[in-house]
Amino acid sequence: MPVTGDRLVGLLRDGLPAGEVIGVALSGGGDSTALLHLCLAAGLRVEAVTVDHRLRAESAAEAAGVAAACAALGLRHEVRVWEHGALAGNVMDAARRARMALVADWARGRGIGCVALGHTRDDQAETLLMGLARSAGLTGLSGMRPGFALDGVRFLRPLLAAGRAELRDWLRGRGIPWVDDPSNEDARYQRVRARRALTALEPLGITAAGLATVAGNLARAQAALALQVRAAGRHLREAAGALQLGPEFRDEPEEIRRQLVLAAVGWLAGADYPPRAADLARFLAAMREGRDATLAGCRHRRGWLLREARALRGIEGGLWDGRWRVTGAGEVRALGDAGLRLCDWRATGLPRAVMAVTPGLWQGDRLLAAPAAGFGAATATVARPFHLFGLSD
Ligand SMILES: Nc1ncnc2c1ncn2[C@@H]1O[C@H](COP(=O)(O)OP(=O)(O)OP(=O)(O)O)[C@@H](O)[C@H]1O
Repeated sequence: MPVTGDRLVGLLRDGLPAGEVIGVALSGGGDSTALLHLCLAAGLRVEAVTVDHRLRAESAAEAAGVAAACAALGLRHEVRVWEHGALAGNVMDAARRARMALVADWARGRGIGCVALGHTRDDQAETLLMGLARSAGLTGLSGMRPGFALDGVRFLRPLLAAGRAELRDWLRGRGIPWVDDPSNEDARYQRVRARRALTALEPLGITAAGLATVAGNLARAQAALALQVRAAGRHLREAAGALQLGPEFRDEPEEIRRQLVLAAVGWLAGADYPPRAADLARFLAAMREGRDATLAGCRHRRGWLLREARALRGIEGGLWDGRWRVTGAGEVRALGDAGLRLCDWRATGLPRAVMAVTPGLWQGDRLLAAPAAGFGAATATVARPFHLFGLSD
């Protein structure tokens, strides 16, 4: 069904909370310019932010142009600059992460709880194609979520049911200009190639709208599966920051075991990216056969999933290894073999390997406390228990 102007405005009314100021992430491109003007047409109160990525010579002038357009509308607008040195690796991914952090920081500073992004069903279709290209599983093929939280800010995508062309038609009909980012035509980027492939798929009846529907179907299937994964989480018993696999674990369907282990690895190691599918498959096979194996800073050993000793980090953001809240005097380091020799860890009934990667409080070579072993005056708890971690979506 074509999306008419009224329906577009309706998407905004349905998709964004009324009665609070909405932050609009405004690149100045067609999608987010339409987002801004549709918000205004829907009677929402908005402020806007533009991130200048400093990746192209013209970016500062373009951001200034967006600022001028907002000023002409009487809207409060800010430009946030991504300060970076020389970049290597996946620049687009780094830019996206930096952008989201800058936008979230802006929103918090302005007391704005909800920020709208201009993703459309075309973005959704391209995301699905890109997932196919990396042979993704259900989660990777479920498309972008309509909303998510980051750094205490709620991000919403109210235009996921709208087409890019329809948004541009709506803008043209009102004489509202926008600026196309030249990198949207740069075939070095996979997203641009995915967009072009969509045109090639049309004779087969595969359209952006159809693919967005498929992504929605898969997202519903994944949401149902997530409930099963969460329920199966009871087969993993948390103790001393590790997880013991109950005997029922091996009877769970393969996909449920796979998603549970993925969640367990995320909880143990807190990595930004999930492990590669082939590495995860190898790890799962080892678990099934009862063999020791490692994956992304984690380890399987005799029916336990635990942190790999050599992957342990120091204190970050107040937490040891990114997840332990430790109180007490002394330097926090893993117990390791040396620490185990200095306390009575056997009384815990837990395996030696599990206890070795729990925190100890040290003064030089002197062990002051080993909280997980009940030795000394200190406490250590994992900040977020496993049953609350990553199993809900
Ligand atoms: N430089 C930026 N500053 C602020 N928000 C941005 C910026 N770039 C992207 N966004 C936000 O993220 C959304 C998706 O980004 P993406 O790069 O996929 O944009 P796009 O599809 O080119 O959209 P647009 O046509 O609005 O640029 C945009 O619609 C916008 O809300």
